[in-house]
Amino acid sequence: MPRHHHSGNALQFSDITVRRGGSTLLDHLTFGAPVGSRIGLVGANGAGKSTLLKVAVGLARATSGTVSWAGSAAAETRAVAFVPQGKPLYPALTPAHALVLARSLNTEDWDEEAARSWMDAFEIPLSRQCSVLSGGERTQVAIALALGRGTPHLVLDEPFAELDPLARADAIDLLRAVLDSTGRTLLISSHLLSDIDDLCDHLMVLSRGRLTLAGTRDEILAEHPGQSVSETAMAAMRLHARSGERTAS
Ligand SMILES: Nc1ncnc2c1ncn2[C@@H]1O[C@H](COP(=O)(O)OP(=O)(O)OP(=O)(O)O)[C@@H](O)[C@H]1O
Repeated sequence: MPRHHHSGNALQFSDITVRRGGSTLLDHLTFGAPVGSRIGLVGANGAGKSTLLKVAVGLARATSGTVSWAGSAAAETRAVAFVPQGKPLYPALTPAHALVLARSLNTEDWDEEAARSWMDAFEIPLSRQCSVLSGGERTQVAIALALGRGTPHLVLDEPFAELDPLARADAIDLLRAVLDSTGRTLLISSHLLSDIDDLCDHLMVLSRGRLTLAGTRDEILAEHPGQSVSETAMAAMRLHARSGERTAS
C-alpha cells in the first residue's frame, strides 16, 4: 500500500505518525498523489481525519514523518488554502469586510473574482455581520475566501456538513468546475461517501489512525470487483473499528 510519487509534482505523506498524550492518532501513514489530484478522505468519528489535514497544512506537527506539497514542506508552503472544520470567521466583520481583509493579507495572488463569484452563486448577504450568518452561509464565506487565495492546492475539512441538499449539490458542481478550470489539487474530508464519489479521483480511508484503503478510484474499483467505491470504503472504515484494540503506545 505505501505509495511514493515524484516529490516535485506530488502531494506526499511519508511515514506520518502523530502521538498525543499517550495515544497514537496517526500510525505510519504513507500516501502520495500527483498534484492536481482530487483526494477524498473518509473515516469514522475520531479516525484521525482532522489531525491528518492539520498536519497536511502545517497547523499541527507530526511526531515523525514528513508531508510535502510538490517538494515544499507543509509548514513552509503558502501554496495551500485550508478551510478547517469550524469555519472560523471574525464575528464582527461582514463578508464584504472579510473580502477586504483577505485581499490585504494576500496581496500577491488574491483572486477577487473567484471569491466573489462563489459568494454570489449562493446569494451571501455581503453586508450582514458574520456572527448572525447561518451555518450554511458561514460555510460559503469560508470556501469563497479560500478560493480567493488562488493557491494551487485546496484542503477542506468536512466543508459541506452544514449545507442543505440543494446547496451541497450546487457546491459540488461549482467546486468541480473550479477544479476543472484551475487544475488545483483538492484534499477533502467528508462523512458523505457520495460527495467523495462525485468529486474525487483518489481515496484515503482512515480507521483508528491507520490507512486501511488508499489509491485511485480506478484501482479501487478494479481491486474490488462488483462493489461500488462507497461499499469498499465502508468495509475499509470497519477494519480496526470497535474491535477493542485501539492503538495506544
Ligand atoms: N491533542 C490531542 N490529544 C489527545 N487526543 C487527541 C488530540 N487531538 C485529537 N485527539 C484524538 O484523536 C482522535 C482523532 O481526532 P480527529 O479530530 O483527527 O478525528 P476525525 O477523524 O476528524 O473525527 P470526526 O469525524 O469526528 O471529525 C480523536 O479520538 C481525538 O479525540
